[in-house]
Amino acid sequence: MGLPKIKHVRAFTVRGGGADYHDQGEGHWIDDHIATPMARYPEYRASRQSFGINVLGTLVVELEADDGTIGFAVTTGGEPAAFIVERHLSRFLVGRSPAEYEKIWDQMYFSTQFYGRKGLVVNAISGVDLALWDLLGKLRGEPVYHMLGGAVRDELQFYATGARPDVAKELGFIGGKLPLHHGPAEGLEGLEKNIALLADMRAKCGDDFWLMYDCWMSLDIDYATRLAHRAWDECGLKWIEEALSPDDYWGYAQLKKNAPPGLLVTTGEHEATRWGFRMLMDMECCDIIQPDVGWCGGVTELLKIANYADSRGVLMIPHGSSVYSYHFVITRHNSPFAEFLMMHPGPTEVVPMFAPQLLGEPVPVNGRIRVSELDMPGFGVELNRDIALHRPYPN
Ligand SMILES: C[C@H](O)[C@H](O)CC(=O)C(=O)O
Ligand SMILES: [Mg+2]
Repeated sequence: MGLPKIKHVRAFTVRGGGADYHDQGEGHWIDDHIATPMARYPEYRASRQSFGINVLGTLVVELEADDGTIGFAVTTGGEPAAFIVERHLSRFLVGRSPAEYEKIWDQMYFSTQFYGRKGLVVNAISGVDLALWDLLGKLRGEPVYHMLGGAVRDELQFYATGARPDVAKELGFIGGKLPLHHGPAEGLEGLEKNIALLADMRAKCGDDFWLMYDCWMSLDIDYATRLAHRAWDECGLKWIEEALSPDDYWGYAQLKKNAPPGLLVTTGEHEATRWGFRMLMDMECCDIIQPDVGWCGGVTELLKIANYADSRGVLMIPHGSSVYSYHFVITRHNSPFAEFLMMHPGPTEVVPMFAPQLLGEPVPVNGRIRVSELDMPGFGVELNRDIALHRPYPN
């Protein structure tokens, strides 16, 4: 049963939002004095762009089959990831069928293991893997979620990440995840400000709306424990996210023990592969894992991560990643809801998460997306060719 073979592999970079959602203009909530591990240096405290959070930009991977069908995907990784795709990974793709995704993944991962394993290299592998699934779906005329076993429910339900959970509530989301603004370097005063903001949102949103804090790797155990207890006792926080460095599995295991019963500890958006997530789960680091399908190894790897989580009774709520996670979440009972990153600068409106890079990207209405909106071949989106695509390493 011969599917067309991959003939061309192209890797582009793009600036200005999209998959590199931190690459936004001035005044955006996502760069407004957010707590980070770099906040210990006062000069890098006010803005994440000041230390280079948007230095990479978006990577676009495009795979063209010999019948002219094109599959593509976007993720973070920019120019260095484009180099890896065109100069290293393309050898495992040209002349192969996209149906061989399992073997291709294995070859991409183990051929780069001597300089890869996590981070940028796995972002590049993820981008290729997502483009393979998109191409396969387009060649077979099937949405990715069909190829993953089909939907287990009729719609996706979302919580919103952004600075305005009160607006998210009005827009129909089931919860709002706020960025934490102050870390340990800003002392007790910063801690009080963190609690005050959460208390204000609790007053605005009422008791039943989920409120979460995203700490973006910025805390130590002592601070995270204090924040968790106060935020739970005083404001009914639902979860504390990515409180510590992703390398500190021991710290997460301790934090999970220290956290008040009922408050969920979540992490994993900067973790990668089945082996990284196995560490998080075997060491009982968290209640919810949050892999980003564009960073953790793609759909092929997320299947392994999700199955392991399911067998251990751990929830998997993927980080952001737009259509790439929607097609996965809809097929999984242990992913009962999904994240929607509010990319409007306010954020006071729902706009497509990866705008302006994808055409046809669905957005939640009343906090939901119907499964019928995913009923298009592949991931159901097209690349916006009106944006400035740059191909730095043509083969
Ligand atoms: C809001 C967070 O600091 C970050 O920009 C996004 C994130 O970690 C998440 O969506 O989760
Ligand atoms: Mg997060």
